[in-house]
Amino acid sequence: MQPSGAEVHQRIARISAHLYPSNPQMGDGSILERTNCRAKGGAAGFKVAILGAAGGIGQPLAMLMKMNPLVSVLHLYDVVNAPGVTADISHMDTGAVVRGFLGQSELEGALTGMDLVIIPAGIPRKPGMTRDDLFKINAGIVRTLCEGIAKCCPNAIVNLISNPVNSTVPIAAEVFKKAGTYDPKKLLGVTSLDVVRANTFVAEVLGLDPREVEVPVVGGHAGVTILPLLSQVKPPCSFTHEETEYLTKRIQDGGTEVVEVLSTFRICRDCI
Ligand SMILES: NC(=O)c1ccc[n+]([C@@H]2O[C@H](COP(=O)([O-])OP(=O)(O)OC[C@H]3O[C@@H](n4cnc5c(N)ncnc54)[C@H](O)[C@@H]3O)[C@@H](O)[C@H]2O)c1
Ligand SMILES: O=C(O)C[C@H](O)C(=O)O
Repeated sequence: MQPSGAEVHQRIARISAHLYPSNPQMGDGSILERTNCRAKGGAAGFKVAILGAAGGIGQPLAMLMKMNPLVSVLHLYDVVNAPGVTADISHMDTGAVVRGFLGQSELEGALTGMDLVIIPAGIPRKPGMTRDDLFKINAGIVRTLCEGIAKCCPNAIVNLISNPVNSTVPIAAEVFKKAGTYDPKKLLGVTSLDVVRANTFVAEVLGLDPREVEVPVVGGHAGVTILPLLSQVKPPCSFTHEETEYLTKRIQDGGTEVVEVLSTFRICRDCI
């Protein structure tokens, strides 16, 4: 049986909705209810928003989330380029339904109903900067985004990537305390990069596969606040004084190592 005109219209609206986030058909009580937004396998999954989705971290993160079978809905929010990134990511043949949201006026739409909000929004360092140099700008961005979370998805888990993580997490905590929505178990700063680096660099020194090495790292995510516990490495091992010095410094300065090279690459690319 041929679908009716109304059904066809409904299908087209649904397929293209991610490209037009302000489309009134995406509002509450419309054709595109949240309950329709399921992984195509049918099971309801996590509803995830990425704030800052068009950036250097946001784009690959959006791809990884779209590949994750536990994610059923993926909202991509940014103040620039959100529609383009959304169109690109939405072409992936995985289950999650992808929608884009552009600019402050669409923040509430991006956040409503989310289970997990991941925040890489804000400026990154340039060579010579510390993460603390980002504070002035990123603190304001994180505060505004967290006010939106407290209002629109107060029970969501919040993963903060924006630097300086040592400071953006306490800012988020204060916003949530003020709103009466603070749950310390649901607010996390992303510092796993320090563990990844520690595993890699220690494996290099030991001549092992990094997948076989586990280095606990405690503290914060900036310079000397990053504390690799080299006495607790698995498999058990020992290091010379020189190796300990080298590894501690390399792990603590891992971000700076990348920022220097990335920036050189960006300058070279811009010159071409
Ligand atoms: N915690 C970590 O392990 C870790 C790792 C890498 C980067 N970072 C941090 O993540 C942040 C982003 O890095 P990047 O390389 O993706 O930078 P980027 O400049 O490539 O991307 C940042 C994105 O944030 C967007 N943005 C700016 N203001 C916004 C706002 N008010 N609302 C929503 N989006 C906004 C920008 O438009 C841009 O698309 C930086 O602060 C960086 O230091 C943290
Ligand atoms: O170092 C940075 O500025 C980015 C990030 O925190 C990192 O560790 O790579």
